[in-house]
Amino acid sequence: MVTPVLEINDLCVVYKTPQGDLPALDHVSVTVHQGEIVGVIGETGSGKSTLVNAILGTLPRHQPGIVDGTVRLDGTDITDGEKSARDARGRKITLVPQNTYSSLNPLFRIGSQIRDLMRCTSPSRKIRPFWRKWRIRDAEILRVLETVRLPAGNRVLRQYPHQLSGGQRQRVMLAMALLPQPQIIIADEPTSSLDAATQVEILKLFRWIAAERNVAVLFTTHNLAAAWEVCDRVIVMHDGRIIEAASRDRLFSHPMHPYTRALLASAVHPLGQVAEIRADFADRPTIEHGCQFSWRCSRALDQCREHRPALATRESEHAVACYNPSTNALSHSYYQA
Ligand SMILES: Nc1ncnc2c1ncn2[C@@H]1O[C@H](COP(=O)(O)OP(=O)(O)OP(=O)(O)O)[C@@H](O)[C@H]1O
Repeated sequence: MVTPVLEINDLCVVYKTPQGDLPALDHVSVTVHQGEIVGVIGETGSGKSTLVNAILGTLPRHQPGIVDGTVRLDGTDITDGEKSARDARGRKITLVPQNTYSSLNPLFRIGSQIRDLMRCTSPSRKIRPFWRKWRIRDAEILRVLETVRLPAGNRVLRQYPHQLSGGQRQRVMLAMALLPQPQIIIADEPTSSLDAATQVEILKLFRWIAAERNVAVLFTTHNLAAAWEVCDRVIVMHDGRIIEAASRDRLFSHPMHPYTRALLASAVHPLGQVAEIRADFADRPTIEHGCQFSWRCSRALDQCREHRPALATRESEHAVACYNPSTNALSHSYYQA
């Protein structure tokens, strides 16, 4: 069997808060194979950023952080000490962040920022003698800029971040993520600050790059349309747990978990509201043992309030954590294969 590029097993992350320990990730398992795009969707607070930070080794210090589980990159556990994560970060794993403005330094030209990055992370850095000044190959940079559809690369290299559009800056970030020739790119809500037309272009680019370069991508988003556009498989998170996971086509046509179904139903609601889900979090009861969604679930049984359902495979490759899942197809959906 082919080893996944990224294999997360039973990952548990805890934050200390004034109210007590908060399990931000609760036994989360995810695998991503070469050339595959796996989407992680979920509402705010579901644990997407915590998952990204746990993979990248950038969880806040002075917190319990990872208390259980493993994150394996190409078979090697990168949670067993700072060094392994540091060596992988920016080289084998790279990041396309959400906010390009805060990721690029406004005072320096794009060219000098990319060359600086190459000094640290170029895959060829190890074969160069340390005393020799790095010869940064602009040709390599220009080739990657062309790959991300920024053809006038020389001009882009001379520009400052504010002289580029949001879409162009996101292409620069993607070029910077590709230059170290990573095995996996973590794309953390990469299109949420872009207009609709540019979003579609960037999502197509992700698809093309995953296929052409055989790079794995873990793509977090709260935008269902983005997940539909770009992902091969989709994982739905709720309150730090995976509640459903399936291929994109299966998840969008036959969602089983009431939460996923309500999310997808919201896409056909005229105001884009989550039609069936209560969102009055101020009245949220404390649920110690039951399903965290039960207090706002229209299909909840007594059992749901007493025991938390485990993620179990129901159909082939379709797993759901629910005692009372739906088995019929979604009647109305924008998303058709
Ligand atoms: N440094 C921290 N200290 C304490 N609690 C935290 C910390 N960071 C996140 N949390 C809590 O952990 C949970 C998961 O947060 P996380 O930021 O991972 O969610 P998210 O799905 O990425 O949300 P968003 O889309 O808003 O970024 C939330 O309840 C959040 O309040």
